[in-house]
Amino acid sequence: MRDLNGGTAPGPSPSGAQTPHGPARERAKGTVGELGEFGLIRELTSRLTSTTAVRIGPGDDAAVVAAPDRRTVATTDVLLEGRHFRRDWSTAYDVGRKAAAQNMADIAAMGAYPTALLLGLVVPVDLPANWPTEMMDGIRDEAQVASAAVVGGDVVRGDSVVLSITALGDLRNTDPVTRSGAGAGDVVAVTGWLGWSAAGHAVLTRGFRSPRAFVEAHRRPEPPYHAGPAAAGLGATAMIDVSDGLVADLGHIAEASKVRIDIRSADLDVPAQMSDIGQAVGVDPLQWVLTGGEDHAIVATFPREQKLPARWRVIGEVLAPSALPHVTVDGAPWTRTGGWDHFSDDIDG
Ligand SMILES: Nc1ncnc2c1ncn2[C@@H]1O[C@H](COP(=O)(O)OP(=O)(O)OP(=O)(O)O)[C@@H](O)[C@H]1O
Ligand SMILES: Cc1ncc(C[n+]2csc(CCOP(=O)(O)O)c2C)c(N)n1
Ligand SMILES: [Mg+2]
Ligand SMILES: [Mg+2]
Ligand SMILES: [Mg+2]
Repeated sequence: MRDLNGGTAPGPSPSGAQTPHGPARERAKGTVGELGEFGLIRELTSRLTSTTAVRIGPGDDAAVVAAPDRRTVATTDVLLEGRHFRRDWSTAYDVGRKAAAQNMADIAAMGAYPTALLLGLVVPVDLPANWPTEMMDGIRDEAQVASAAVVGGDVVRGDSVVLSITALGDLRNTDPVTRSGAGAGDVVAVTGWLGWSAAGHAVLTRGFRSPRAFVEAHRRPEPPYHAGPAAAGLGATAMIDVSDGLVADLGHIAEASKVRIDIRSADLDVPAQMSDIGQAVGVDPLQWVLTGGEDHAIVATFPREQKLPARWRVIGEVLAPSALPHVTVDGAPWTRTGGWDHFSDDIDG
């Protein structure tokens, strides 16, 4: 039975100071523990900027965001220290940029414009307080790239750093582009980077910090947000952002659309510097381009007759389903892993 009068009152502690959960302990200087939950929330929210879509922002029980389209696009992605990022590889600011980017890429991949982000944050009590504040600066700045804003969140103490971001978006009166609309005869086209993050990851894993362009691509992806709604306007029949790997993510389109997709490897861009890294570490760089995730390129299928702007590269075609796997490369089954799977032992990570 609940005691509506408050139950048994806690007795005085020998040390004197009392919190609702027991005696106050000394917290290391400059840590989130020293700030406390509401001190941390104040530090985080004080750094945010707003947009005209935000009618009520952080500080109340929930935020209110304008949704001119009257449909809301919603997505969420979790980032866990050690699995998605390492604090000795990436700055807090970079982790914030990446977390916001990967969520807003999902909004763009529906053909929508990101409007608002919510941040669920788990941090250890001894984490230096400047880590979450710099991370928040990164989330805020990346949100600004896409004209979105952080409108709320939550902070909880835990054993490692976890960021759980929810992104909202607006379709602005276009139809969403799903994974299921590709038809035989369509072409497959991509815009953005492929394989750069994976090459950067390979470099970092081996203890190096250069070539910088690839390491930076791993730390801070640059999804082509504008390309999502642009593709919708160009009549894209299916679309996805490349988070896990091109083969794996095109597999989601092929499966949902009940078609086969063939990728032409000769039409994929393998920069000379990526080949140099591949040679140095003994990896075929085409594998990074075909199966590396986290660049958040946008890949879409279009009717063959649709003329595409220069920044889109046609890399394959949609075919009727056959006995072959959903995704083939140069007409042949891709026998290795197609990309990242959190529950597979087949990947280094
Ligand atoms: N725990 C879950 N509960 C409900 N739906 C889920 C859950 N996990 C994934 N989904 C849904 O399954 C679909 C595929 O999820 P997935 O995470 O692979 O997509 P994604 O976010 O585009 O990719 P990535 O996580 O690699 O960025 C999405 O629609 C997602 O919302
Ligand atoms: C420390 C460290 N080890 C490995 C990787 C590689 N990695 C992690 S998750 C993922 C796919 C996308 O994740 P999700 O599907 O959850 O969006 C990839 C390619 C990394 N970024 N950091
Ligand atoms: Mg996801
Ligand atoms: Mg996605
Ligand atoms: Mg994934």
